[in-house]
Amino acid sequence: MERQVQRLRQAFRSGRTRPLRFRRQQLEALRRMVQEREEDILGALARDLSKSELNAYSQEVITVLGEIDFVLGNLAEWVSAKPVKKNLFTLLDEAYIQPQPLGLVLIIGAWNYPFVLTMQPLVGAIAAGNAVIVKPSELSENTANILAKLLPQYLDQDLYAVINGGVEETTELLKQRFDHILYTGNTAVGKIVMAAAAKHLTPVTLELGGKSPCYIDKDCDLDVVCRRITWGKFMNCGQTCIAPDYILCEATLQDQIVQRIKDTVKEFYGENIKESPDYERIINLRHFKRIKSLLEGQKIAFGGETDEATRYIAPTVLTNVDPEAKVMQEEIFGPVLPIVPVKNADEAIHFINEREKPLALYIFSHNNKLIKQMIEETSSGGVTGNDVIMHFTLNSLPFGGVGSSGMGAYHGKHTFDTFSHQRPCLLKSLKGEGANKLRYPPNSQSKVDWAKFFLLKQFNKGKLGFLLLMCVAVAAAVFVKVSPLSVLVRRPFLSCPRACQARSSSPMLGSLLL
Ligand SMILES: NC(=O)c1ccc[n+]([C@@H]2O[C@H](COP(=O)([O-])OP(=O)(O)OC[C@H]3O[C@@H](n4cnc5c(N)ncnc54)[C@H](O)[C@@H]3O)[C@@H](O)[C@H]2O)c1
Ligand SMILES: CCCCCCCCCCCCCCCCCC=O
Repeated sequence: MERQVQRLRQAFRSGRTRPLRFRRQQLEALRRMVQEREEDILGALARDLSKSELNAYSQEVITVLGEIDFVLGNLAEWVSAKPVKKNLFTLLDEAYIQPQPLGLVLIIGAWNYPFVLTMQPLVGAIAAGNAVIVKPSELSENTANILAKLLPQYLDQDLYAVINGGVEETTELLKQRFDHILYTGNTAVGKIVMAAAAKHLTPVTLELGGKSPCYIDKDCDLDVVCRRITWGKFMNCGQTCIAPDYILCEATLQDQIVQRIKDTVKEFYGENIKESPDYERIINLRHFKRIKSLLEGQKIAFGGETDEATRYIAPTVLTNVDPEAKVMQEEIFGPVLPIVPVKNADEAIHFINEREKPLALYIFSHNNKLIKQMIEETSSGGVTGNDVIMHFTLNSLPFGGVGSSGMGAYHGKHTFDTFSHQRPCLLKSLKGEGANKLRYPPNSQSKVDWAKFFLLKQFNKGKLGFLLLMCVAVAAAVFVKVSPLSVLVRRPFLSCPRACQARSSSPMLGSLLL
C-alpha cells in the first residue's frame, strides 16, 4: 500500500495533473465511463442495495453526470488566478489568489449511496488537479468491485487508483500521508479518521451522520407535508444520511400524520410493499437486527413487519415516542419514523438544541417567519424548509455537517475549493525602493505615524483626498526620478511649493518624493 501511495505521489509531482486540458480530459473520460458502463453500475447497485435501475439512476448516476457537466462548464474560471483588492503599499503590485492542487488526496466512501458518495468527491478532486485514491465501502462490495475494475480502464492509472478493503485495509491506508482526506461514514469512524490524519497534519472533510429532526407546524398542508416526508424517509429503505430521522409535532397532529403517511406509503409502494421495485432492502444482517431492535417496546402505529431472510423492514411509524427510548438514542438509518410530541415550536427548538447538531433539519409550515426563526435558533449541517433531502441536489449549496455530524463540505465548486490550496500571490517590482524606507530600521515615531496613516482605516474624506494627491505626487516623483522624459518635466515640478511643503512636514515623505 505504501508503494502504491508513493507511486501516485510521484505521478502528481510530475505536474501532469496541472494543465486544464488534462483535467478536462480525465473528467470527460469519467463521464464516458458512467455512460458506457451504466448497465454494470446499475447492476452493482441492484446487487448491493436491491436498488431498481430507475432509483439507482435518478438517485446516484444522474447526480454524478450532472456534477461532471457542471464542473466542465466552470473549470476554466475556477482554475484562473483571482485578482484581489490592494492597499496603498501594493497599488503598483500584482496581487491575486491562485488555486492550486493539494497533492494526493484520499476519498473514503460509505455503502448507502456507494456510487455517488465516491464519484462526486472524485469529480472535484480531479478538477482541482490532485492525484486521488478512492476507498469504497466494503459493505457495498459489488459497487466497490465495479469501481476497481472500471476506473483504471478510463482514468490515468498513475494518478487515480481504487483500493478496496474493510477496516484492516482502511486502517493501513490511514497510516499513509495524504494532502486531504474526505471521509463519508459514521461519526465514530470519523473520529478515527481525524486522529489518523492529525499525525500528518492532513486536513479532513468529514461527512458524518446524526438524527435529523423534522418539525411539523400545525399551520401547514399535511397532505403535501406527509408526501414529502414519506418520499425522503423511505427512499433507499431509510438508509439516507439526511433522511428525516424523527418527527416533532403537537400531539394532536399525530393521528392525521400517521394516516396520511400510511396512505402515501400505499400510493408509492402499492398494497404489497415487498413486491415494489421502488422499495429497497437493508444492507446487511447486522443493520437489519439493529433497526429491528429499535422497535422493541414501541407503539407501532403502522408497519413493523420484518423478514430476516430478505432483510426487509416495512415502512414503520411509531407514535408518542419517549425521548429517552433507544430509538431516539442513535441514528435510525432505516425505515422507522418515530413521532415525538412537543407543545410548540419553541419546545421543538429546545429539544433540538439539547442534542448533537444534526446533519439536516426540516421544518414544515406555511409560516415562513417561523421557519426562519427555527433556522436562526438552531444549528445543523443543512436545512430544507417545507421539504426533505432536496438541499443535497443543489450543488451551489455546500453539503456537509457541523459538530458531530461532520466538518467541511463539498458539491460543485465547494469540492474544487476543498481539494485546492488558495495560494495568495503578491508580485512586486524591484523599482520604487524609496517607498520601502518607511518600513526599514531605524524605526521612528514619524515612520509609525505614516504607517498608521497609510494602513489604518481612520480616513475622512479630506484625508483621503490629500492622500490621493500625495500618491499622485509620489508617483510623479518616481516618474521624475526614473523616467528619461523627466528632463521635460523636472524643472516645473521641482519648483512645486507642495513638494517642498511635504518635505518639511516629514523628512521621510520628502525623501520619497525627490
Ligand atoms: N454526510 C454524508 O454525506 C453521509 C453520506 C452517507 C452516509 N453518511 C453517514 O454514514 C453512516 C453510515 O455509513 P457507515 O459508517 O455505516 O458506512 P461504512 O460502514 O461503509 O463505513 C464508511 C467507511 O469507513 C470505513 N471504515 C469503517 N470502519 C472503519 C474503521 N474502524 N477504521 C477505518 N475505516 C473504517 C469503511 O471501510 C467505509 O469505507 C451514517 O451515520 C450516515 O449518516 C453520511
Ligand atoms: C423526474 C425525476 C425526478 C428526479 C428526482 C430528483 C430528486 C432526487 C434526489 C436524490 C437525492 C439522493 C440523496 C442522496 C443522499 C446521499 C447522502 C446521504 O446518504
